[in-house]
Amino acid sequence: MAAIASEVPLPGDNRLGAILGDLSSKGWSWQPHMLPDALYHALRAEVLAANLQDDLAPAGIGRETDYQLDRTIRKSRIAWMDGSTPAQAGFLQWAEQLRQSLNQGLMIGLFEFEACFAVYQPGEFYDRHLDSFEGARNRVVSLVVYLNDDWPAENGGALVVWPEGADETSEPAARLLPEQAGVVFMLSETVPHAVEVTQAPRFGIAAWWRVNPSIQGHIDPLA
Ligand SMILES: O=C(O)CCC(=O)C(=O)O
Ligand SMILES: [Fe+2]
Repeated sequence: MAAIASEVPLPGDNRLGAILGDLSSKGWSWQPHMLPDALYHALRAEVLAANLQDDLAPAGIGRETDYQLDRTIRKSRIAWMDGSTPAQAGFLQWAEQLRQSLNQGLMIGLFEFEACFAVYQPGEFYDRHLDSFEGARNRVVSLVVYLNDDWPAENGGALVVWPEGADETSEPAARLLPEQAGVVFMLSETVPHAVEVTQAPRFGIAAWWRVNPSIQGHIDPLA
């Protein structure tokens, strides 16, 4: 199986510089139309097919060991990626190039990547949350990619991003529409965010890079 090939910005490219600068100065970065076209179309076709075939499961919240389905906090459906199609393999390669650039630029030792397709039907949402489960220090950088052809503002479904470490009373830093091939980077442990109720089916990918848990916890990193 050949992965769909694509280029990401190389170190020194303006876009990559902007992402690195945004992440270090404010903890998040919005990059309109960043996903390459061939990957966009192939991934969108897959998420549409998964949605039609009902190949998606209700999303949970909380730690994996303490998995909860709380439909008052999060209502959407997801399908984990395993890299078994050209589109998914291409996406994982694209993300791997980004991982290397982020590690070089930020010295943060991102290690593992996990990604899922996410579909929000009209009326669905995700309340304000952090992506890294408290105390676990596992997810370090979050990546969100939007797979919607058109997204008029009346559709709702905006991603609301708060400043790093903001409390419940702070004003949001941004309200981003899930526009075609747009990409969001966020520091998973410090940037609160929410998905407003959507009025139209909303397609995307939610993904995270983790640090190496054995090195983080100093448990036999060489074993
Ligand atoms: O789809 C989005 O805009 C963000 C989704 C999200 O916050 C998550 O899956 O953790
Ligand atoms: Fe999130």
